[in-house]
This record gives sequence, structure tokens and C-alpha cells, in this order.
Amino acid sequence: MNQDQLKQAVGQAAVDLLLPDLEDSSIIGIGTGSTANCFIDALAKHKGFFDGAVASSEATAARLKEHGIPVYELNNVFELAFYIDGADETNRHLELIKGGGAALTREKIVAAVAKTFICIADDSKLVDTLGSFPLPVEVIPMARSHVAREIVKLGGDPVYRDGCVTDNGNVILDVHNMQIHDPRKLEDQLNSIVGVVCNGLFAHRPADILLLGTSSGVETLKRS
Ligand SMILES: O=C[C@H](O)[C@H](O)[C@H](O)COP(=O)(O)O
Repeated sequence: MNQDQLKQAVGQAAVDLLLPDLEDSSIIGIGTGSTANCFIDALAKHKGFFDGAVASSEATAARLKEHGIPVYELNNVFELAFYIDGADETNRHLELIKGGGAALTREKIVAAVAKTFICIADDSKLVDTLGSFPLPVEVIPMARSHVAREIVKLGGDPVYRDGCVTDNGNVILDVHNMQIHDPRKLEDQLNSIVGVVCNGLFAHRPADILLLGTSSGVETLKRS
């Protein structure tokens, strides 16, 4: 199976996992990216079985609406049983790097609200140590240089993602050359830099379940 087929397989597996728990009133949190899109496309076939979704980006909201799935503002939703999203990297503790598509802040907010976070990824995303994928950091534009200097002090190599403006009107620094041995600590350190809105480490809120697409089928890993 190629990578696209693995993404479709995990998108379908997430739908299969959710379906028994869906009710007419269910609202599902949905992330951003090519794997999340596979989930949306598979979910759309069952749109009579749930109420609607909360989207982690404008792109996801647009795709949901194209399928005729109602999109709710998070502020108007009392609870979210599930959040489904892809990742750029995951370790075996289901700690993640996210934000390759610049949607990290809204993703982290929706994931924080959801009771269960189901991550869907092909097996190229599974690593022993996070950090080969450059870690995205969303930054208030006027703080960009200051934040970059502070990241260098932490041992990282920040690169401005030229031309990228997030849905929140901010910019992204991608931090290269960091092997992240203590993801929770680094998540806190980055968040404490003035001007940082959010960083792409999901260590304090890791996934609860990982559906991992492999050539021999979809594996389910649960956070221990
Ligand atoms: O900002 C984007 C998100 O964090 C995505 O979930 C992540 O980049 C993975 O995207 P894809 O499924 O396209 O590899």
C-alpha cells in the first residue's frame, strides 16, 4: 500500500471505531491535513448518524461544509466526546509533533476539550524520539525575531516559514535540529517565551488512541 492508501485506511478505521458511539446529537472534533481529510471523506458517508463537527481550521471547515456536514463554533458546543486528527510525528507514548499545516493552535484547543483524542497516521510518522520533523511554533508577528533568539538559546535552529499566515493571523517558526528527549519540558519552555502563541508539541495532551496504518493493516496503540 502506498502512503495515500494508508491514510485512507486509517481514516476509515477511525470512522469504524466511532460509529457505534455516535448519536443524533454527537458533535465530533476534527483536525487538519491530508489524513484528517481522508477521515472526513469516509465520515461523510454516515452523516445521518451524527449532528455535526467542530473544525480545527478554515480548510477543514470548508471541506466539511462541501460534504454538507454542519460546522459548529467550539464556544457553542458543551462537550466533545472525540477529536480525530493526524500528526507529523508520534512516539510510542502517543506524544506528537503537529502543525505541519500551520493549524497547531486550533488543533490543540479542540484536542484539549475532547474526552478522547484519536490520532490517525501512517507508519512513516512513528519515531523513537520526536524532533526529526521540524517543530512548528506559532508566533505573534512582531515577536518573531525575539522568539527565534530564545529558541536558539534552547538549542534549536528556528526557520521562518516564509509566506505562511495562520488562521489566527500569526506566523510560524519551524525548529530544526532538536532531538526531543523530554517533550513535556520543551513544550513548557517554548510556551513560556513571550510572543509564542502555541507550539506543535502535544505532550501534555497526547493522543489517547493511535490508529497506525501499516502495510499489514491498521494497528491500534493505546496510551498507557
Ligand atoms: O497543522 C497541521 C496538522 O497538525 C496535521 O495534522 C499534520 O501536519 C499532519 O498532516 P498530514 O496528515 O497531511 O500529514
